[in-house]
Amino acid sequence: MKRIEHIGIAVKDLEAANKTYNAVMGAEHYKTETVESEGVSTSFFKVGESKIELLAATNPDSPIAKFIEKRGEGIHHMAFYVDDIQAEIERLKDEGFRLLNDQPKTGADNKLVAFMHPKDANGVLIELCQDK
Ligand SMILES: CC[C@H](C(=O)O)C(=O)SCCNC(=O)CCNC(=O)[C@H](O)C(C)(C)COP(=O)(O)OP(=O)(O)OC[C@H]1O[C@@H](n2cnc3c(N)ncnc32)[C@H](O)[C@@H]1OP(=O)(O)O
Ligand SMILES: [Co+2]
Repeated sequence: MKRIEHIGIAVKDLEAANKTYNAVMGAEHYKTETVESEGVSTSFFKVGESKIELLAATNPDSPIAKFIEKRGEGIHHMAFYVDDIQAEIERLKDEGFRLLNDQPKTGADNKLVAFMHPKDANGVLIELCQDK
């Protein structure tokens, strides 16, 4: 794991949360992007070499909708930048962790992503990210 790529925050209303985080960060988000395959609309704020990723559900079956229904708004995942996502997937599987996808899939912000089950990491959903 090279660095924290982003912290994902689940929100009910992306526009309202953008206003909140514009004020919190003292800077505007630099992009919004919908990733329909993940059922999310996202917006990104730069903070040093990392980012804040706000995520809202685009449909009731979205993982974000389920998360908010069960746990309310809040920190949803920690994303780490890796140089070789496939090698990291294999390394983590060899360590006995459950990967939620065996191959990288398309993420936001021009990334390939993969996720590890939160129950295997003390209740934290871990995301791996690599530039496309
Ligand atoms: C566009 C990509 C973007 C990017 O950065 O590029 C993203 O970050 S997309 C983010 C949204 N996509 C995902 O989260 C994909 C991976 N997530 C999943 O596959 C599911 O959400 C999963 C498996 C984590 C949970 O799904 P499940 O259907 O099992 O839901 P449950 O509510 O039954 O959860 C089981 C168990 O896990 C706890 N849980 C669920 N989500 C989280 C979480 N984010 N952090 C910590 N814990 C989580 C949930 O509370 C249940 O535990 P329990 O003790 O039974 O309550
Ligand atoms: Co993410």
